[in-house]
Amino acid sequence: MTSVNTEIKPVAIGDSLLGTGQQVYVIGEIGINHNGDMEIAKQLIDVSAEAGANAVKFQKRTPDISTPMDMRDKIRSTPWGDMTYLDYRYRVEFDQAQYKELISYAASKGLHAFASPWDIPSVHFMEEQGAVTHKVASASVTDIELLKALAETGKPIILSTGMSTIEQIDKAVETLGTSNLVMMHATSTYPLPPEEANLRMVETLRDRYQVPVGYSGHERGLQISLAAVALGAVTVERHITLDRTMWGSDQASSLEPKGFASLIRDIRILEQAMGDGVKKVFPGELAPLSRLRRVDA
Ligand SMILES: C=C(OP(=O)(O)O)C(=O)O
Repeated sequence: MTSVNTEIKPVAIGDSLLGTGQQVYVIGEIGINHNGDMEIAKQLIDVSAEAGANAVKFQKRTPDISTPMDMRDKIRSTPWGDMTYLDYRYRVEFDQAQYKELISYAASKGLHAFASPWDIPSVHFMEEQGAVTHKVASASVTDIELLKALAETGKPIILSTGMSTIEQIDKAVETLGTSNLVMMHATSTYPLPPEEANLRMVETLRDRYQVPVGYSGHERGLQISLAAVALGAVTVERHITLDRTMWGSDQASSLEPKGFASLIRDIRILEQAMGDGVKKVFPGELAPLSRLRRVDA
């Protein structure tokens, strides 16, 4: 018999609890869709607040460390002219003062703001910002030194699991521990075709690691994220953009403001619809019951 899993301890992120029966913690993944522009970043925070999200997220890198060697000198055409991939990575980073401004702007709108630090200095950078949590990007699952630095912060950690084998995930979880861990099922194909979504992994991860599990989506549209919530995802993260045709690698598989607002509207309905899995006769059924049932037991 299946029933709602209430044994798994919820994880607190700031003033939010992530767990079964709690509000789904919706994260607007700004990532690098701001293209290094503070005004765009603030507009994406506005979009998230207006849509009813719980948090916005950025990606924080020290490009000299986190950019793969064979990518650094490749020339890339950008809105700011042709430049090396490494220079481009620097062009889309914000500094401490800018993060401070963005995090307090998000807080003024009732949103948490945090990042996936892609290297150890970025962990310290986000710690100096007082981030409520840190996320492990799928690409970093096997970076055990980074995971150790994240565990040492004592903050709740959100571990994404795209492009990873179950053995790699086991090792990451061993390093992070399970006491303050939220995991996210993800498949890192951009955009994600439905046949690669493998949504039953939400249950698999929850059963295997006994921690709250969410979903980080890269699909087009809303259905797959909504189905993840129906399967018990306690958090949903989606890339957001002002306009899918903007320049940047993640823009095309992001949700625009209207789509993100629709997603959250539907998630809030699903939260109510999920119930507790305990059979009961609802007040609304009483009139149909007396009208339609012929034999009383
Ligand atoms: C790439 C990221 O997320 P995910 O692996 O969940 O797609 C990230 O958070 O930086």
